[in-house]
Amino acid sequence: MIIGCVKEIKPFEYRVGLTPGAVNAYTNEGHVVLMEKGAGIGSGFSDEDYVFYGAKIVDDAKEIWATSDMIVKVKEPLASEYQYFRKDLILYTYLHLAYNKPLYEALRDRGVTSIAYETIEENGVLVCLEPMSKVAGRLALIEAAKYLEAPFGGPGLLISGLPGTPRANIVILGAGVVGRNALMMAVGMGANITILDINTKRLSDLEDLYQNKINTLYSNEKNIMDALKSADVVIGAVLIAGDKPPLLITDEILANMKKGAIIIDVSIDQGGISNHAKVTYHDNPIYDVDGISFYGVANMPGSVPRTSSQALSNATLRYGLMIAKDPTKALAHEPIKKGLQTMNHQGVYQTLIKLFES
Ligand SMILES: NC(=O)C1=CN([C@@H]2O[C@H](COP(=O)(O)OP(=O)(O)OC[C@H]3O[C@@H](n4cnc5c(N)ncnc54)[C@H](O)[C@@H]3O)[C@@H](O)[C@H]2O)C=CC1
Ligand SMILES: CC(=O)C(=O)O
Ligand SMILES: [Mg+2]
Repeated sequence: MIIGCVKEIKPFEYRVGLTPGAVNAYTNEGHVVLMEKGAGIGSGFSDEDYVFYGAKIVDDAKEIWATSDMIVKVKEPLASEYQYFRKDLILYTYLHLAYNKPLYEALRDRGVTSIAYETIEENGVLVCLEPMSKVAGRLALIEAAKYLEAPFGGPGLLISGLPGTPRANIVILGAGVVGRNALMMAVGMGANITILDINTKRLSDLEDLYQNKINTLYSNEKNIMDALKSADVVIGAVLIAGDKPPLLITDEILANMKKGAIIIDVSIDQGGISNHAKVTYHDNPIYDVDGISFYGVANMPGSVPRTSSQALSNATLRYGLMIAKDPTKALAHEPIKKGLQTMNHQGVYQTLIKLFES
C-alpha cells in the first residue's frame, strides 16, 4: 500500500502523523511511504531522518493526497483539503466529526473511508485518544497557571498560594484521562481541588489515591453550581465518546462564578461544555465572557510536538499497520471498527447518523 503523510496546516499545529520510527515499521512490511517535505520539522524530525528509514520525500501535498491509498495525519482536514477527498482513499486521523458537519458531509459524499483516532477503542480504552488526553490534561494546568498571572490578563494568583494566603480553587469536570492528568498536576502545584464525575467508581479510586488532598463530588447541576461559585480555575474534561459533550456550565452557573476565573475547556474539540464555547488557537487562546476567561484551544498537544508526535504515533501505529496490510480484515477488527466514521458514501458511526441524518 502507498501511505502518505502530509504536513499539518491547522494554525500552530506542529505535530506530524508519522515519526521516522513509524515509517520504518511501514517500509519493513513492504509499504511505500510518501512524506511531505518538511512535515516533521516542527517535531524535530528532518527529511533526512525519514529518508534514512525508507520514506520518499514529496514536495507537494496535492501529489501525496492524489497518489496515496491511506493518508495518516494528526488533525482533521481543513476545508481547503476537502478537494482531495475521493473514493478509494482511507483517511486515518483525528476527526471530531460531531462538531464538524461540513467535514462529515464532505467525507461521506466523496466516498472516503474515514477512521477517527478518537473513537478507536480496545478493552474499554480510547487507545489513540489517551496519549493526547494525557498531554492536554497536564498542559491544562500549565496554561491555567499562566493565565492566572496578571501580565497575561489574569487576576494575579499563584496556584499554591503561600502560608497565610489562600490556594487557588481548581474544579475539574470529568475524571477520565484528561481529568486525572490535570488532577495530578494540580495536586503537585498545591491547589485546593474538587473533581466531579458521574462515574462514582472513578471518584472512589481517586479518593483512595489522593485521600484528603482532594474533594470529590458527584456531577450534577447543583454540585457544579456550588463548586464553580468559588472556582479560580475550571477544567472541562468530560467526554461521551464520538458525541457532543453535555452542557455543564449553564448561563446561570456562569453568572454565579467569580470574576477573573478561567475555564480551560479541553472538551472543546467535541463542542465544549458551555453555550459560549469557541475554538481558539495557541496565538490567542483566551477570550472573555462577562469577566470570565475562556480557553478553547482544540489542539493543545500541538504546542509540545516533540512529546506529542512520538506518543501519538506510538499509539496509532499498531492499527495503521493492520489497515495497511489488509483494510477489509482490519475494518472487521472490533477496535478499528469502532473508529470507522464514513465508508462507501455513507455515514457508519451511529452517533453521527443520529446527529446529522435524522
Ligand atoms: N483540546 C484538546 O487539545 C484536546 C481535547 N481532548 C478532549 O478532552 C475530552 C476528554 O477526553 P478524555 O479525558 O480522554 O475522555 P475520558 O473518556 O477518559 O473521560 C471523560 C470523563 O467524562 C465523564 N463524564 C461524562 N459525562 C459527565 C458529566 N455529565 N459530568 C461529569 N463527568 C462526566 C466520564 O464519566 C469520564 O470519566 C475529549 O473531548 C477529548 O477529545 C483530548 C485531548 C486534546
Ligand atoms: C485529541 C486531539 O484533538 C488533539 O490531540 O488535538
Ligand atoms: Mg483536538
